[in-house]
Amino acid sequence: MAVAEETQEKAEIVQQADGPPAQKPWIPTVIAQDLHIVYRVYGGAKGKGSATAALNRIVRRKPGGGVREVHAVKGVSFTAYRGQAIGLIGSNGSGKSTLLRAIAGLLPAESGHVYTNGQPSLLGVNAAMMNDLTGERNVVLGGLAMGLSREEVAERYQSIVDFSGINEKGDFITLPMRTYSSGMAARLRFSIAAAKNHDVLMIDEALATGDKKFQRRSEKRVRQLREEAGTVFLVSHNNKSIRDTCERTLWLEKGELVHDGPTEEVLKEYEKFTGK
Ligand SMILES: Nc1ncnc2c1ncn2[C@@H]1O[C@H](COP(=O)(O)OP(=O)(O)OP(=O)(O)O)[C@@H](O)[C@H]1O
Repeated sequence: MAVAEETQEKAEIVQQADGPPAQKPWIPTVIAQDLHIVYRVYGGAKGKGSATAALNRIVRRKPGGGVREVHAVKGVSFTAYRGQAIGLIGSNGSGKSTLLRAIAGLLPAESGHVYTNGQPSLLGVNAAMMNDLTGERNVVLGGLAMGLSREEVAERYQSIVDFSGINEKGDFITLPMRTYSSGMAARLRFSIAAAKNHDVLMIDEALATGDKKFQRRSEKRVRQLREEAGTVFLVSHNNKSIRDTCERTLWLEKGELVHDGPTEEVLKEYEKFTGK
């Protein structure tokens, strides 16, 4: 649901106590309002989720094995503003990726709302790339898929390859993606996504997979993307990445937003919680 004008109008109204200071013309880019996301796993009840059990039910024309619900995001509300980099932290399974997928419009809300200004782009470790195609072809296809023209892709091609560092140890860009290590593939995905300015860019763990040098380069690019007036969300289990990149952090636990505030403040609480 893109309601650009509406969110822009709300800019003045949404200056709550935990929101941004009043001096800048703060423009909200993402508003989540009491958002609930529920997954439904069909045939998941009483261990009847296997393919054999499903085939058995079809052959015997018996009703399905029931539906199990996973309430992954519970009543999350926040407003993100243009120019902010926001970290998303929390234990495994706390709902971080689910929240990003919902913001990207890939999952429907059970109840509540998500309003976005512009089209959010989700860059996840599982983002689709064609494994049998070369890195080179993936750069072109990825660029076109993001809405760049052929000329723009051609113009940016070399800087994308250079940024990814894929060719630092030989001519890997002309090899199929399936021959890349997971770190190399993640670097290429990030480099393609970072070649364009996004209204809202959401990065799911991509930075953690690169080596130290690439991490520094990508953190710098995230800062630039923010300055170019976008909003960046970063999911990471690497607290240092969050500290170096984000000034605001949301902490999710069991689907609930337990803390939303300045990164240092939230991380202090989180590190107490995790014992680190
Ligand atoms: N496709 C799905 N179908 C059913 N349940 C799912 C699905 N994807 C995630 N879940 C469940 O939703 C909850 C939140 O998962 P999610 O992947 O959003 O967590 P996360 O915080 O990103 O975890 P991690 O840090 O391990 O990546 C978990 O309980 C998970 O089992």
